[in-house]
Amino acid sequence: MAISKVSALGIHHESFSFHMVLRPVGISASEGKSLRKFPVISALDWRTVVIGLAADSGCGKSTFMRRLTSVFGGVAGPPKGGNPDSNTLISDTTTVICLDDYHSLDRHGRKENGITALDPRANNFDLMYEQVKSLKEGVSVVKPVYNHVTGRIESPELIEPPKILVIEGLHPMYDPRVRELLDFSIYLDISSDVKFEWKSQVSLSLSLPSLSLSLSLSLSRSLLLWLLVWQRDMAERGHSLESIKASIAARKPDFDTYIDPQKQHADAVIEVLPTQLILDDNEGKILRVRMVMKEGVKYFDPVYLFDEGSTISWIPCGRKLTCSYPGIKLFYGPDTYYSSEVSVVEIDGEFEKLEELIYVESHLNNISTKFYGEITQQMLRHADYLGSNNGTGLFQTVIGLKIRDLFEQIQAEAASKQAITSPK
Ligand SMILES: Nc1ncnc2c1ncn2[C@@H]1O[C@H](COP(=O)(O)OP(=O)(O)OP(=O)(O)O)[C@@H](O)[C@H]1O
Ligand SMILES: O=C(CO)[C@H](O)[C@H](O)COP(=O)(O)O
Repeated sequence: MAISKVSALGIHHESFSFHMVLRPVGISASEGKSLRKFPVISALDWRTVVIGLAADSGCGKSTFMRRLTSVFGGVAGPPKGGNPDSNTLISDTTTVICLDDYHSLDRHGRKENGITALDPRANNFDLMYEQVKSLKEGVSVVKPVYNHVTGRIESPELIEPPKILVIEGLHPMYDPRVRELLDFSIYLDISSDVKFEWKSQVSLSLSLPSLSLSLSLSLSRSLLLWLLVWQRDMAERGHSLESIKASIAARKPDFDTYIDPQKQHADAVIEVLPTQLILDDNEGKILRVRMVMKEGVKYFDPVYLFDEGSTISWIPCGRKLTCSYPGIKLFYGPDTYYSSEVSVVEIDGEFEKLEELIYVESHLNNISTKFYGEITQQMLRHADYLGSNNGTGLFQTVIGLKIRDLFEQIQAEAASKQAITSPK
């Protein structure tokens, strides 16, 4: 057992294979005495890998997380016996923390100060940094919970160090200290046209009661709660759809100032744009999806199509891939993104028959699958998830596989270091 330092925050360790009862970060020593009600951490035989997923609300993070969890098998759910309004999702391998829990100003406080949740002043980055760092070092934390129903910060919950910690939300790459802790980062970049189309679809369907139930099943909890508040506003104050559109637009200045710039720091960006297959299309129904992958990122080899480093435009429609109007087109090539060298794989259009995706998969390389057709199998398994017939679902699945690969490489490296430092 190797203990590197004892701090006021808890006991940190440098070895990843020891057994010790630790006091979670975020609670005082006296509170720690009543810790018996919390489970206790012991025997970490992995090194927690930290992934950042940044996006505006309602941009597909929940669907992405469901695909990621599925790559590792098992089902994700809220912490057992914890706060019923928890935003956390835990599975055997992954724990997904929603960064809304680090709002330092509740809804009332933000209103009083005239600032939005996107404004860094409404968020506690010191606590976010301290807790993500602790989890990465194998120390449990007691994290606040932001309740999207009441708009208040509520009684905290215990989070134990998982194998893979995903921090998702508005600001995972905003604070340089938190950014430094990320082993891999992703930004979901939904163009304004598409974002607007997605939000209006949701709003429209909620005004049609027969569609509400089926839709609500595919919505993330926070989006659903936001919509319920919105519905209440509609009923109580007679807000029009136009005013809701205006309230979405009101977020834009802070989005442009604080959220969007984070994409320059991301290791992978999934861009979702209107199709170019239909002239002047700005409906945002058929999507052109680009996976922008930084070169030179440790443990991450960018995906390529056919021939690494070349520039390729491919229309696979024909004998092996059924396409209906407006068809489907792939692109692969090098590019520059915020002065970084990147590779881009792009898919414009929709898959007609999901099982034929195997044809496209077989021409993609560096996809980190464990067997032939694994991507197609995942996509078929979750055919009912949003974006399964286009590049959004495909690239989310690919990134899920790349995260699994990154996790395995990091564990293998940690294990070999461990073997060197403590030989038998
Ligand atoms: N791939 C997709 N294709 C089409 N629509 C999508 C897709 N992903 C998300 N959407 C739209 O965006 C909405 C929100 O999706 P989701 O709940 O996954 O987002 P979220 O970022 O987790 O939201 P929140 O931040 O509110 O928790 C969906 O109900 C749907 O209307
Ligand atoms: O941008 C958001 C992230 O999901 C929310 O608007 C933010 O968390 C504030 O939540 P609420 O509107 O429920 O008070």
